[in-house]
Amino acid sequence: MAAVSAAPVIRADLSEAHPRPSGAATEGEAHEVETDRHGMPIHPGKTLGEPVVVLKDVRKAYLLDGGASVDVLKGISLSLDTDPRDGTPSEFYPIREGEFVLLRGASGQGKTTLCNCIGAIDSVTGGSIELFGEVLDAKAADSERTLADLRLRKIGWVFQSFQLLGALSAFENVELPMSVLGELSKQERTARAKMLLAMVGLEDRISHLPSELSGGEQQRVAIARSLANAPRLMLLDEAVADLDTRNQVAVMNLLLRINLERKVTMIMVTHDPHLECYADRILYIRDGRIEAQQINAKQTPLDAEAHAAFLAAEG
Ligand SMILES: Nc1ncnc2c1ncn2[C@@H]1O[C@H](COP(=O)(O)OP(=O)(O)OP(=O)(O)O)[C@@H](O)[C@H]1O
Repeated sequence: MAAVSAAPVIRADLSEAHPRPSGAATEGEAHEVETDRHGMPIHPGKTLGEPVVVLKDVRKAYLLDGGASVDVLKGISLSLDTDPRDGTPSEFYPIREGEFVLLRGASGQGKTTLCNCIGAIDSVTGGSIELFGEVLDAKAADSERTLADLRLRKIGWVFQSFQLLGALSAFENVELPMSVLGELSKQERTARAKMLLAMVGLEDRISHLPSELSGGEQQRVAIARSLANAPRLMLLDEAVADLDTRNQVAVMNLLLRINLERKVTMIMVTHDPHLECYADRILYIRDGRIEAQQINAKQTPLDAEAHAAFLAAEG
């Protein structure tokens, strides 16, 4: 039975808004929100699963040459914990299975650092991250084997610069994570790599080297590779920033399809306010903290031609 909470949640349907809102969401009117058995708001447009990413007071400081340290993440929480001072529930709740979350904010605010910590390619210096029930905290740096296994099995990464291996074909790039994991036969790996490349529309490019592919095609190979070991979470750091508008839209529409059809949870870092329509929730990061969040009632793909025309008109 769904409960009702008085937690203020900013709701918006970004599907009709063009231009999309940029910058932090304005504070919406606090209103009654139906919550699930965990106490999290029921998403208006989508059934979401269990919490899979829980952040508790996540902190990251870098030590600089000379001994000074710089605080980059200053206590980021996405959890169901209540405020110890007054017992109010956290406004920023965990990321749930199947949710598509955008991390937005200006340059240098800590988005990539947060993404890297969630993806276990960087370690936190305070607080904890719970990923599919596995706790990563400052001590987790000791268990490199556990982290490597987590990264290989559960997480698919897509970076701005594609990061394909230049000497390997598209097919070999996609097959590689499966070979490293070592659970499929050669025949199974071949079939899966071909299936994934067909899924991203590159069945006729499987023997091409990255240098023989366009930027959009390379990013689609990178997406196919990220799905090789059937991850439950995709982390996308400015994954479409280097693409032209049509390829941006094509890749975003592909990601949306993967999110909806395969229920892969997605966390994407972007500067681009026009991509907010793809997300279930947008978290605005400022100075190492979550400043605000916005819920998008309906994930909506852009139309490449219309979006290109809109951007051209906007100048
Ligand atoms: N290895 C490091 N050593 C020291 N400082 C770092 C390191 N990595 C990141 N920083 C600093 O942390 C801050 C946040 O960087 P981060 O890349 O997370 O920001 P961002 O919000 O992703 O920015 P952008 O949108 O420009 O990529 C920056 O001031 C950056 O200089």
